[in-house]
Amino acid sequence: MDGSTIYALGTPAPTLVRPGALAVIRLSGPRAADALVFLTERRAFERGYSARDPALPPPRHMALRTILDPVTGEVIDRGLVVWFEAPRSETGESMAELHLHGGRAVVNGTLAAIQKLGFCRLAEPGEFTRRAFEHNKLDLTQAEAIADLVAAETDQQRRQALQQMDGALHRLYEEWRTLGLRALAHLEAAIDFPDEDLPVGIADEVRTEITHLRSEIAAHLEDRRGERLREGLSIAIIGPPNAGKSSLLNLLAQREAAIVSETAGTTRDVIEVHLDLGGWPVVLADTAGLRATSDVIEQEGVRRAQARAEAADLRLLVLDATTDWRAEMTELTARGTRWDPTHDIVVVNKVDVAPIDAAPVDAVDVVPLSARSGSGLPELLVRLQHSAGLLMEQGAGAPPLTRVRHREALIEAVAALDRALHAPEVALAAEDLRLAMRAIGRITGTVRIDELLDVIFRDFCIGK
Ligand SMILES: Nc1nc2c(ncn2[C@@H]2O[C@H](COP(=O)(O)OP(=O)(O)OP(=O)(O)O)[C@@H](O)[C@H]2O)c(=O)[nH]1
Ligand SMILES: [K+]
Ligand SMILES: [Mg+2]
Repeated sequence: MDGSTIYALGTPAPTLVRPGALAVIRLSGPRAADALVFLTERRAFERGYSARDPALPPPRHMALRTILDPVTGEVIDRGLVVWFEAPRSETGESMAELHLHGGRAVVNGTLAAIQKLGFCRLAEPGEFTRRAFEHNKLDLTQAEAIADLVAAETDQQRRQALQQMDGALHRLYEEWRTLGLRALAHLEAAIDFPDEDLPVGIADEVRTEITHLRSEIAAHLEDRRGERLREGLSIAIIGPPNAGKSSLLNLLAQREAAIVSETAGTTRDVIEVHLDLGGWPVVLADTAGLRATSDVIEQEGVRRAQARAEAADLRLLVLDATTDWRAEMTELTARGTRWDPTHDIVVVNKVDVAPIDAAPVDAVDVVPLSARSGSGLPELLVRLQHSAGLLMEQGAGAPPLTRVRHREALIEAVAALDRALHAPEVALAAEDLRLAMRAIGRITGTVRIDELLDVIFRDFCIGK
């Protein structure tokens, strides 16, 4: 990190067709206060200092100011400004904010005025958050949570991001590191003072500590809810050709996302739509009808359908009420290796032309539906939300794992702990335990790896 003063527009860039009502420009760095004075006090820039007392508003208080071109003195806008004195700011540095009118000329004029000061540069993506990390305002899991909060599309995603931003994962991972470091200290004592009168059975005690830590991490790895919530619950619509799978996808998406036709074998590719299902983010996939066929392209479609059905978190089996759907259902649910009656759902479609008796079949509930008229849709949505809840709802317990990056580090940690538990010598066990702690430290950033930081912060938008 250099000692420069950075600036960026924090709100979306206004365009001709979409100007904003307001725009916020932020500055962070040692000269943020100078910049604010020079942009708001006439002739201060040419003098090189402020003549007014106080030229700066009191820290953390909004003040109405005229925004000026520091060189020509031309008025650019009138807006609210705030100054944050280091270290009491988001980045931990001196910061200034300009709350402007949101038109293009105002925003571009102000950005150009800041550039004219000659001591500020445009921020890189994520640079504000990175500076906050460098000044220990947050750890990496919290920085990632900010990106998640900005990207959150549903209420449940927002809640999870907020919990992580509050440090729920940070605390959990730091607690594990503390446990591991304590065990390591015990091991190192055994190495350094092998013949001193250490309590007998210390090896067993350390073994118990490591085993406990390992099982906590393993349980955390088992829990997929956090990742599902970040990425969206994957639901696959599957079933025989012409059952109305694409019609159902379109009904749920409320648009003609997939082609519907009376020709069996219409859908070949997997077609995805993103939905908000009562707060749960969902990726709903329409797939090719499952049947034996000699058409090679359709065969590929069926292969993709089966792969998606296998990989999905939840399956929605759509059957055609005008056919022998009971036999079809028994066959498909028995054949499907991943059919799980606790959350997978059977829909019997086209009940507008062939009403059915909705009693459970072989103890499996079926949902009667007409994708054409929409009857049965409210019941299906209730079932879907219930299933999504079962798969994603978070208990009151530990916060869930949310990212592949964390998962990979924790898998590495568990492998190292396993090696430590089976190490033939105390010194080797200590080395593996150290590796496990480094892997966990990488998640929070306690163990710094600069290339990793570059990758994490690059994904942010400019101005964050
Ligand atoms: N009467 C009636 N017809 C329906 C209903 N839903 C779909 N259809 C008709 O059934 C035919 C097949 O619908 P699709 O949605 O293309 O069925 P699909 O399961 O996606 O078919 P494939 O992609 O070929 O496997 C079309 O002619 C639809 O208009 C319904 O609820 N009632
Ligand atoms: K069809
Ligand atoms: Mg289709």
